[in-house]
Parts: sequence; structure tokens; C-alpha cells
Amino acid sequence: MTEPAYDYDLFVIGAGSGGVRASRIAAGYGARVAVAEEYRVGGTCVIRGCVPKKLLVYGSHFAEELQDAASYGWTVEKMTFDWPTLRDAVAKDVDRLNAAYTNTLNSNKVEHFLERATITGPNSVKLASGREISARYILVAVGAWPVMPPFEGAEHCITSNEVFSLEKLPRRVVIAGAGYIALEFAGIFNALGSHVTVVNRSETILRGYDAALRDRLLQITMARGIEYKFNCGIERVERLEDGCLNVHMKGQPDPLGADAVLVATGRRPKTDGLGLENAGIELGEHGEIRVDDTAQTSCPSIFAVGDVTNRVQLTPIAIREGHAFADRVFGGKDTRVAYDCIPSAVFSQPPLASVGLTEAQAREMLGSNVKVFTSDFRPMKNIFAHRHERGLYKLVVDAQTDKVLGVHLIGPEAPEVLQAAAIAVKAGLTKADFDATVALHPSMAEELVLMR
Ligand SMILES: Cc1cc2nc3c(=O)[nH]c(=O)nc-3n(C[C@H](O)[C@H](O)[C@H](O)COP(=O)(O)OP(=O)(O)OC[C@H]3O[C@@H](n4cnc5c(N)ncnc54)[C@H](O)[C@@H]3O)c2cc1C
Ligand SMILES: NC(=O)c1ccc[n+]([C@@H]2O[C@H](COP(=O)([O-])OP(=O)(O)OC[C@H]3O[C@@H](n4cnc5c(N)ncnc54)[C@H](O)[C@@H]3O)[C@@H](O)[C@H]2O)c1
Repeated sequence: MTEPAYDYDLFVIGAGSGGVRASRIAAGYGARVAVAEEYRVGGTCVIRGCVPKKLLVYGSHFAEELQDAASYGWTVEKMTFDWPTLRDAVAKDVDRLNAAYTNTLNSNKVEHFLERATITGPNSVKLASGREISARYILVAVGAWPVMPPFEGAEHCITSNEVFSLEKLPRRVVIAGAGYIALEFAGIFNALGSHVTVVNRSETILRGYDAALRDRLLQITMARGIEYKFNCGIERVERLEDGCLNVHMKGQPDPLGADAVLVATGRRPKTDGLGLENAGIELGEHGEIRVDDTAQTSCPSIFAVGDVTNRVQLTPIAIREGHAFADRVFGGKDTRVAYDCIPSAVFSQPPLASVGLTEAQAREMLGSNVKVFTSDFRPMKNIFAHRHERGLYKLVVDAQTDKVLGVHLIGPEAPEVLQAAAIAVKAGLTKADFDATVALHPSMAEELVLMR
């Protein structure tokens, strides 16, 4: 397979979700593979994304569990929370996973260089140490990076990169943005006892999710004490002598006092300074690498997967794209990634989860040929704990074919319930199939088969 002129069959830039999967699968097909990683093997998801975030969600969720425990007969005395304990335990688990991912590379005979790589030509890269390497194919899997809008005092703010290593739990947190990261961390900090203000430039939270779920999340989180400032942007952040921050917002006379300002206004493909011009690689308007449906860039020997292509910024998609690339280029299989019916979840508190078309999307496509079924219910565990929060489940159905086009859930454990429902939507099952399925009682998931 190897043309002797090249040092490797495949050189991967970025050992994150997409890069590690592609390296491992390509090596399994007998390719000689090397990967460069400028920070830590594992990438965003493992090091400063999905995994540490989910552990913080678990950690903060005890506040609710402990509060509700009294209704179930438990007496919890002197309930206190220690941020450094949780922070350091999460960091330790990240170290464990970092080692596990490094082992995966080693055991699959993927050579790795812990340094930055840049592209110098269609078949060559240069490492930060100055070493030049040639490869028959190059895979760019460098991910994305938080966007920091250019306001005065931005240097006093943090992004999701820094939020996991805060020295102290901030008493007051201002969060800019109202997307995934903003609402997940709003939930975490609120549950841990911080006062949270979400500042968003529009009135829309979680664009792309079903409107009924978004409204429910707003209602519940406001009742839990999260404040929202809509149609409002940060103009300037100043650090006061006592270390506190003043957040000045456009059109608001008084600044907000804060101990931390988390900016979560999207992530941009990490293509700056990567040397893409040396191989004639075309970029899109957001700095993303343009690829075709085989992940090939405008340079035939260079491919790109994951967040750097800015298609769907989710770990399972980066993994699938990396796997499909290796299957096609080294395994002789024409594997393609299907982008329909991608399930997703926001680990807010409560979480929401969704697959397929929202009601608005379905109505835009099918006009009046859409049926919507909802279950607006109070989970049994909430009733017992005198917690007034309600769950909301919604099925969007094609009225002509009876196919379930979308499932949208908010409530405890919604992501766990949604994954199984996503199989049904992907398989094209009908509302009649849902109705014909016997309920699993007592559960929240049974609502899915009881909506009439
Ligand atoms: C806070 C947060 C929470 C998230 N939660 C979820 C979630 O719950 N579920 C979900 O599905 N997704 C989640 N995501 C998104 C998910 O992490 C990404 O979609 C996924 O990691 C993308 O994988 P990737 O391989 O494209 O890039 P990454 O995993 O980002 O890997 C890219 C790697 O390339 C390295 N690199 C960059 N440039 C170079 C270079 N020039 N040389 C060498 N190395 C380089 C980087 O250091 C990085 O390790 C979250 C993201 C964030 C930020
Ligand atoms: N649970 C998950 O699967 C999960 C969790 C976290 C992140 N992610 C992925 O990471 C990506 C990045 O997350 P994110 O929350 O940073 O982005 P996002 O796209 O979800 O949200 C960005 C938010 O910032 C606002 N915004 C954008 N530019 C702004 C500006 N200049 N000023 C003020 N507000 C601005 C937007 O209106 C939006 O509310 C997500 O799109 C998602 O794909 C996934």
C-alpha cells in the first residue's frame, strides 16, 4: 500500500474524536499512521467538552436529589458543597481517559507526536519542532475553538476551555449566549448555588429545538432562579480593584456585578495558521474546510472530518466521519455518513433531547399534513417530592403516511429516553407502531406510547 516516497500512508492532524477513530481504523487496515496533537490526546469531548461537562452535571444534580430526599424520608444534615473536590475529581477522570486514548493509539500502532502540525503541501506537514513529514494522505481533524466577540475587557472573561479549572466557585456568573454550552453551564452553576444571568443577543434560546420545549426550559429555569437578559449584548467588562467584574451591556444603564463571565457564543473551525493555503484547500465563509460527501477537500490527498468542517458539531458525528474516511480510503468500503435523524440533547436542568423534524420544520415542509401529539405530565418522582416541574413529550407525525417525523422531550433523563426513540424514527416507524407497543410501567418513557 505504501509508496516508498512517503513516511506514512496517513498523517492525522488532531487526536480528538474524529482523528483518533480514523487513525485506529486506518491502522487496523494495515496503513502506517501517525497523528499530531498540540494539546492532549482525546480532544475537546474528552478533555474539555462532553465528558467533564457531563460529570459536572451529575455532580451539580445532587443538589436537587438531596433537596427531594427529605420527601422520601432521608435527613441530610449539614449539606455542603466543595468545588475543588468536584473539579479535581473530574480532572482526574479526564487524566484517566487521556491515558486510555493514548493507549488506544499505542495498541493500534499509531505513532503520535505531542506537538502542533501545519500543512506545507499536498503530501507534507511540519511539526512545531521543525521536523518535516510526508504522507500519502493527510486528514485534518483539528476541531473548533470558542469564539470571543471583540468587546473591551474580553480578556477578563472565560470560555468553556477555562471553566473546568476555576479556582473558586463563582458566587455570581454572567453567561453570554443561549446555546448548548450557555444553558448547560447555567444549569450547573445554578444547581451549585451561584447566581446565574444569561445574556443573549436575541430572544431565542437553543435555536433549532422545538419551540414548546424551549419555552418549557425557560419557564422551569426562571423558576429555579436563572435570570435572562434578552436582546442584549455585552459592551464592556471591567475588573474592579477587589477582583470582581462589572459587565456593561448595550442599552442597560446599570452594569451587572459578576465573579466570572463565561462567553459561550459558538465555536469556530480551528483553521487559522494551519497552512491550508499551501495545499490550495478551500474554506467556507465561517472558516470551515469545504469537503464533499467523502470528506475530501479541494486538494485530493487531503481530507477533513469533525468540527473543522462545521457540519454538525457533535462527537458521534466526528467519530462516524473519521470511521467512514478510514473505511473508504484504506478499507475499500464505500461507507458514507447519513446526516438525517441525528439525535441530540442539551444537558440543561432539566435536560431536553430531540430527533427529527420539529413541529415548525414539519409544517414548513408538509403544510397542514402534520399531526402533533403531546404529553404534558408531572413525573411521578416530582409529584412525590412536591416539585412542580412538568415534563413535556411531543411526537410530530406525517398525517398522510403516519410516519413519526420527530420526537422532542424535556424532563428528567430525557436524553436516556430519546436514544431508543431515535431508533424508531430512523427506522421510519409509524404512530400506529408506537401505539401498538405495550407501555413499560411505571416510567416516564411510557408516555411515548400512550399519546392519543
Ligand atoms: C463544553 C463542550 C461540551 C460539549 N458537549 C458535547 C456533548 O455533550 N455531546 C456531543 O456530542 N458533543 C459535545 N461537544 C462537541 C464535541 O466535543 C465536538 O463536536 C467533538 O469533540 C469534535 O471532534 P473533532 O474530532 O472534530 O475535534 P476535537 O475533539 O476538538 O479534536 C481536535 C484536536 O485537534 C487538536 N489540534 C488542533 N489544531 C492542531 C494542530 N495544528 N496540530 C495538532 N493538533 C491540533 C486539538 O488540540 C484537539 O485535541 C461539546 C463541546 C464543548 C466545547
Ligand atoms: N450537548 C451537546 O451535544 C453539546 C454541548 C455543548 C456544545 N456542543 C456543540 O458545540 C457547539 C458550540 O456550542 P455553543 O453553545 O458555543 O454554540 P451554540 O451555537 O449552541 O450557541 C451560540 C449562542 O451564542 C449566541 N451568539 C452568537 N454570536 C454572538 C455574539 N457575537 N454575541 C452574543 N451572542 C452570540 C447565539 O445566539 C447562540 O445563542 C454547539 O453548536 C454544539 O454543536 C454540543
